[in-house]
Amino acid sequence: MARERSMSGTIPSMEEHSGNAALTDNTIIVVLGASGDLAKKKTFPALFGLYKAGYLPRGVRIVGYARTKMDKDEYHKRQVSYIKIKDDDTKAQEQLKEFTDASTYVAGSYEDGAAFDELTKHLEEIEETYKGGQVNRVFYFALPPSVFIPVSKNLKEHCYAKDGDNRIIVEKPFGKDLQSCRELISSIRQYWHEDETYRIDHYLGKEMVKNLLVLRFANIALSSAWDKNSISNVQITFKEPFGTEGRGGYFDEFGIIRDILQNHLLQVLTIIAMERPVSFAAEDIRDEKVRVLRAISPIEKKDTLLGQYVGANGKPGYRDDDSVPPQSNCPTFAATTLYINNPRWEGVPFILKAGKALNEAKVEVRIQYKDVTQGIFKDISRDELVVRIQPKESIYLKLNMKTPGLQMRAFPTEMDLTYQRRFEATNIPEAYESLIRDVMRGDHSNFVREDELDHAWKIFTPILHWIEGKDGQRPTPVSYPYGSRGPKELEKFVADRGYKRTTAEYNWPISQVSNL
Ligand SMILES: NC(=O)C1=CN([C@@H]2O[C@H](COP(=O)(O)OP(=O)(O)OC[C@H]3O[C@@H](n4cnc5c(N)ncnc54)[C@H](OP(=O)(O)O)[C@@H]3O)[C@@H](O)[C@H]2O)C=CC1
Ligand SMILES: O=C1O[C@H](COP(=O)(O)O)[C@@H](O)[C@H](O)[C@H]1O
Repeated sequence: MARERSMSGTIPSMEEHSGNAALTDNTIIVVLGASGDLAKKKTFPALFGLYKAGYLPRGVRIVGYARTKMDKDEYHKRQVSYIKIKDDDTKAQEQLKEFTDASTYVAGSYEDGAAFDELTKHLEEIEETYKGGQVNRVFYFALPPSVFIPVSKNLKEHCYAKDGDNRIIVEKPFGKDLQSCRELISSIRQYWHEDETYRIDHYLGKEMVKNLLVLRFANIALSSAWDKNSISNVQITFKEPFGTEGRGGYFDEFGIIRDILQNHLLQVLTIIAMERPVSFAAEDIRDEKVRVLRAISPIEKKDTLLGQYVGANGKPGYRDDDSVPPQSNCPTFAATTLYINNPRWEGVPFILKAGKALNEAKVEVRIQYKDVTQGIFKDISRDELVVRIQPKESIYLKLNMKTPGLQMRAFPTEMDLTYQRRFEATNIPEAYESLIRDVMRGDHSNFVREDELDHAWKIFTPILHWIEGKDGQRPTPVSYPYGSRGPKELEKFVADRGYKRTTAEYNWPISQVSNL
């Protein structure tokens, strides 16, 4: 049974965790799909970051596995290609050498049991060097979902450690709709227990997303105005300044809703909207998130705005990519509105919006409060609490203040908590570092549970089927130019859902305000 956990100023100690035990020794991490993009860009840099900080089990070994044949040097070159170390940091350079010395590679297929026997032979050779005790194996699926099922089966049948802990880390996407998700889950469940399964949504490892629980529940000043009585609308926004170049093949099959909204943004929404958990234990947190998801009705067509970028400013349009079908209707931008049918949030629109090839890189939550009673005030801006998830992590609260001077005039300003300034020289870990560390600690709180997925797909499956023409005619996304703010229809879309723009005179960080 999960023991209750609480947080007292510092991160809870390992002893406070339950469910899976912490892995402290004799552990091999096997990265499947080690030749791929995710492994190179995220998994290996995160593993090195943890290794450097002493957060991996003592004597850890890292084994890459994929079909591509590579010798040791080629593999190590790939493995370190995204790891950044300063030229004068000799300690980190030595640590990187230790890290690659602890890393080996086995080539083999994903379907063939005999290839997994070869992998096991290699693991056993390593384990012979461990001094007694149980041996643990952690399998990271840096793989396309098309091979999740055979890999789950082969790992269980050929590579499962009999005396020790086994864990799998599975990447998104977890299916394409409700039915395929259920099929995927039940197939993997034949071989792996929920306890052994860590489904990554890397947004749950981002510092500002993890901070939401503290922001909400450790601050009475905020928590007492956190409901439909005070809040008008909530926007959760993801903007990327680049298109799907080079990933068109994957993206066209999935689209922006499956890529970002159904998982990353919906996870953020659940934490913004959930009730206070009884403890920080994984099941207490996830129970509360599921309660929120269960109260959300499927998204309606009328609450959806779809866009697709076209070439502009010398940049190619979505359909200009060779790997994208020339007539593709796949949305690269989507805004959807969700309503949570519970007493706290009834009637408050939660607008999730995400787009590729926009004017900037930004992920943020914007909570807009209702108008103050007019009378002594007229046309003053609404308060807003903004949580900037990335880049430049920050939280700012936009509040009206009297402009300095002899006149009595209210003007929007902000209380600004920019992390770089407030926590100078503090390292903010990468999301994948934080999550892989959680796997080692046996902490499931920041991983997605089966029932969360089921409810998340119930919310999105009807509009996804509509977009894909399963109910008849496909909707045509509106066009927006590469590098723009998104479809021009967006302004009206958010205004229709209650969002009021701050006065045009407001400018961050300095406003020139007339006070005459
Ligand atoms: N890349 C990213 O930034 C992110 C990726 N993800 C998720 O991580 C997982 C891996 O993504 P990514 O690394 O980009 O994917 P890749 O396309 O790079 O695939 C990873 C490896 O899997 C093998 N592979 C590729 N296609 C197939 C296929 N059709 N059948 C069998 N094996 C194949 C290849 O290895 P080999 O041929 O050598 O066996 C490849 O190196 C996916 O689930 C993705 O959704 C999640 C968040 C971000
Ligand atoms: O899961 C994904 O996330 C990335 C964005 O991740 P971030 O940590 O850089 O915000 C996105 O580019 C990709 O399309 C998607 O699959």
